[in-house]
Amino acid sequence: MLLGKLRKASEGRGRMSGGDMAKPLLGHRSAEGDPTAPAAGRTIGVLGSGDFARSLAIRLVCSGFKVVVGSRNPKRKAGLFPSAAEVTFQAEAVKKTDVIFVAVFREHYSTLCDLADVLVGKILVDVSNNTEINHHKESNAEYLASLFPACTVVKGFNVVSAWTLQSGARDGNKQVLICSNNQEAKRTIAEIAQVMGFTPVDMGCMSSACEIENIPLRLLPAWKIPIFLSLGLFLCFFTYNLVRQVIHPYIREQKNKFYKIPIEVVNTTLPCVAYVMLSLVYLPGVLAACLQLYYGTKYRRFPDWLDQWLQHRKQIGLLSFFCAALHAVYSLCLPMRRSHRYQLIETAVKQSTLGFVALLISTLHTLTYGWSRAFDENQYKFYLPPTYTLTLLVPCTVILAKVVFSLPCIHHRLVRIRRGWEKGRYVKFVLPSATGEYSSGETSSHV
Ligand SMILES: Cc1cc2nc3c(=O)[nH]c(=O)nc-3n(C[C@H](O)[C@H](O)[C@H](O)COP(=O)(O)OP(=O)(O)OC[C@H]3O[C@@H](n4cnc5c(N)ncnc54)[C@H](O)[C@@H]3O)c2cc1C
Ligand SMILES: NC(=O)C1=CN([C@@H]2O[C@H](COP(=O)(O)OP(=O)(O)OC[C@H]3O[C@@H](n4cnc5c(N)ncnc54)[C@H](OP(=O)(O)O)[C@@H]3O)[C@@H](O)[C@H]2O)C=CC1
Ligand code: HEM
Ligand SMILES: [Cu+2]
Ligand SMILES: [Fe+3]
Repeated sequence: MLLGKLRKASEGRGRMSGGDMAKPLLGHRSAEGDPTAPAAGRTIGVLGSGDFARSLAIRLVCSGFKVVVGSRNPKRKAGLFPSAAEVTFQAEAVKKTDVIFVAVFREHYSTLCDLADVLVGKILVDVSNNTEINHHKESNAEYLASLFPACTVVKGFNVVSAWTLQSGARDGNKQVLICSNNQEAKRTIAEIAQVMGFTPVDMGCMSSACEIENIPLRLLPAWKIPIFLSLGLFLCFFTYNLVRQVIHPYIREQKNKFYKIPIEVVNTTLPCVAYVMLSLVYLPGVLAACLQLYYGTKYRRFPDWLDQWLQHRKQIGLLSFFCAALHAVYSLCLPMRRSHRYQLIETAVKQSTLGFVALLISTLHTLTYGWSRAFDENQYKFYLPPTYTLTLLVPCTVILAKVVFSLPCIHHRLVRIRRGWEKGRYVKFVLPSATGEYSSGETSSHV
């Protein structure tokens, strides 16, 4: 109940102006005296006086905690912190509390060793990040625990930027990933995170600290593969178009068509990338359906590469639309030479709300655009077919497969499989063996 009040009060802080952040929301109750006192009102220590320490102190004060900051140079740093926070020497600070956030870089942990005696039995919260993934053989939190074996180390708050701490969890990610070998300490820090307006996520024991420290270093993890895929496709199609549209006329007809590169070559490359990427959104679904029909079950895990592909379809789809949009802008800027294509494309833009419909219409657009050129032998430079004929391969395969799967006999079987029906009379749960491979399911149960 009180937690709810605290949370309402801390929500209320959204209305507080920056300056009010210095005053705590709630009257202090000495946490030490009253064991039932809520997490807030408790004294929290912060070692370090940098960006993170400062934002953390502000957020703690504004959530009703008492804050004592330990700095090597308290006099100089005191002015940076809210008046409600006490800024003193490190040794003084750690004596006043049993929960201490270590807001210094890993390379400076060793300078805290002089505090080992006063830190005995305390909870140290390791908030540190690295500059590269798996930069050290052990995580910063495990390193801190090795320096202070008489303390309990909890990993947490490192995925929260100093800015989110200060501006409040509402616009940044609210999750605070926490791990520790000590359940009690983990619960304490989780409660503090909650009172601060964050959502604690228990990531288990200290062995997950490495993973937690790598998270902030992973740039948009779900976009890496799709971006590399689109860049790779762009490079291939650009080279192919360059050979056909610029190098061929230069060698065979001594004509200089280099002017075509920035517009025409790019504008025949972008749609090809868009078109093939769009078909790659639906190809994994087709492969998945083939596997499900072949095995006659949906309980068999897909191979990892297919599972990964299925999970990146959204990003592939959005990148495809991005390339198509660029192509459309390019094309609309080009003097519209072939008006009939313009009408068709206009309808394309109107209707392509759904990804698959866009694929159908783009196929129509590409076929209409290129039909006349496909059989014109001048279009074959160095015997290379016109680019768009290459782009038609994957989309037409996907569309053809989708047509086959929509045949009643196959569609009916696929729907039953996806509703859990099994070809064999028993459900074969393929479980990972100790080495992580999926052996053919020994364990099976009759349904
Ligand atoms: C602009 C754009 C935006 C898009 N945004 C999204 C989006 O926000 N979210 C999204 O999901 N897709 C998005 N997509 C991709 C696409 O629209 C969907 O993925 C769509 O569901 C694909 O349908 P499908 O028929 O190919 O395959 P599905 O019918 O989705 O899948 C085929 C079969 O595989 C199974 N399956 C699917 N994934 C897995 C898996 N990981 N493990 C095991 N089985 C699996 C399904 O249950 C089904 O049986 C977007 C596409 C575009 C072009
Ligand atoms: N900035 C951010 O957004 C985030 C930071 N973090 C982590 O928080 C920690 C602190 O980061 P941040 O506040 O940005 O860094 P700062 O450099 O701003 O602050 C680090 C603090 O460490 C102390 N310090 C600096 N040099 C030494 C030294 N040679 N010996 C001992 N103490 C030293 C100083 O405090 P004093 O002089 O008072 O002793 C200094 O204020 C890092 O581990 C970082 O990975 C995690 C998530 C986000
Ligand atoms: C407003 C939307 C669009 C407009 C105005 C448009 C216009 C054009 C034009 C003018 C061309 C001829 C380019 C040239 O020869 O220089 C073209 C080609 C092409 N377009 Fe589009 N287009 C649009 C959308 C799309 C979309 C959504 C796709 C696919 C996702 C697509 C795929 C293609 C393909 C594959 C080619 C053939 C490129 C080649 O190999 O020459 N277009 N389009
Ligand atoms: Cu290092
Ligand atoms: Fe979506």
